[in-house]
Amino acid sequence: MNVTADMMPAHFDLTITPALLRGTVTPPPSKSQSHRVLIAAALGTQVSRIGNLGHSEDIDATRRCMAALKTPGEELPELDCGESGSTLRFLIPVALALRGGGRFTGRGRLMQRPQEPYFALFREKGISYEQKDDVLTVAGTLTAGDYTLRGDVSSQFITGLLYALPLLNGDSRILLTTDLESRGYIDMTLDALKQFGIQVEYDGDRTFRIPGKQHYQSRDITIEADWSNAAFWYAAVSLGCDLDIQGLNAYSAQGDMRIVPYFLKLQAKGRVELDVSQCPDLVPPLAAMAALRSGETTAIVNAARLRIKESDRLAAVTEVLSALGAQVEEFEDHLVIHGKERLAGGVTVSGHNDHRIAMMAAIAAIRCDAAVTITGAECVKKSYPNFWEDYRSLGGNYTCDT
Ligand SMILES: O=C(O)C1=C[C@@H](OP(=O)(O)O)[C@@H](O)[C@H](O)C1
Ligand SMILES: C=C(OP(=O)(O)O)C(=O)O
Repeated sequence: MNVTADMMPAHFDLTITPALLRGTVTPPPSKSQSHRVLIAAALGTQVSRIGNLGHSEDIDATRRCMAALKTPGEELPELDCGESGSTLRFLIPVALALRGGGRFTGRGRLMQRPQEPYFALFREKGISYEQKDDVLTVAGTLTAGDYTLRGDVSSQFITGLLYALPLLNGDSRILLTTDLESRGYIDMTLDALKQFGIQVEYDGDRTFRIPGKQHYQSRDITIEADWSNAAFWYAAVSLGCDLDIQGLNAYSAQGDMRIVPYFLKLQAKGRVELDVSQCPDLVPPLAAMAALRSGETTAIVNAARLRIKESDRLAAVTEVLSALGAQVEEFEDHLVIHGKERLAGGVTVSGHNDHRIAMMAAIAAIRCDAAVTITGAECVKKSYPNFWEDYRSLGGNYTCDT
């Protein structure tokens, strides 16, 4: 059975018979850009038109939450964020600014992912918060002023504040107490805000100045193809597939464009060290490439934040690739991978309810000797609902069990 996005069963396992891929593929619309453009467009008072907006679960979550935030009501709005960390963290300050807070719900691992940088600010500013089971209730008044927080837990907290603070009555500052990680995502935020007429002054280091009383303007924007998901197809190319990856903007604000120089680095001989502090989502495809870099060692460093994504991604990458026969050493904040010519395969691995882990397993399976079963393969719909369709259209071979 081919798995198309519109008929994807709630749960299914896939068994891949290893084969090289060949053909033309266009990655889905950028998830990060879609969140940002949707929120900015919804905060405007006029109509914006958004072209090439995809239908991944995470984008649908942001869409649904913005609609709920804009529906007038006396009570705190109910905001179902699905499994999307971006939706939850971007919208907590936005909900405070627009509606005096909200009741946030989520699934999977979402409500266990850290919110402490916000909570520390809320304690300081007298905003109430309570998390019971999988419901987080936040209520209070977001006031203009200084917001001091760490820059190395998640850049998503900073993006959330950057969206909300321009709406307040006075000027604000965001002051980071550590260096900023995932910087590329903040550049994307500043880029999106600018396109919707919002001014922010960033010193490029630890200080943002945000004038208050600003208004989001309307814009017509087309969403670019997603570099983070394109990275899986780059990984397939490095494993010997003949792919033409189309639709990507070579001048994009997406930080995961870094896949191109990292791909080139991995083609060279010798030990390679890849710093992923600015591009954490590239780790699964980079790890698949590293596992099949025959006879060479790759260190993937500054990756501590991978432990607080949809899964503990350092553990999940290690578990899945090792099960396939790769040689991976896991450390607290880095991986060391000794590449092989081929992997054995012939096993069942879990997708860990993490889209990037399931896609990594599918790419690594290309160079396995025996079939690979991936359980819970539907999790790709978080960011790339057409992934299995694209995989098959490129000559990928699989059967599907529901
Ligand atoms: O702002 C964004 O769109 C994102 C930021 C990154 O998170 P962190 O800043 O938490 O690393 C990234 O992992 C996530 O997939 C998307
Ligand atoms: C971590 C991710 O997304 P989010 O934080 O938005 O859940 C991701 O897409 O890999």
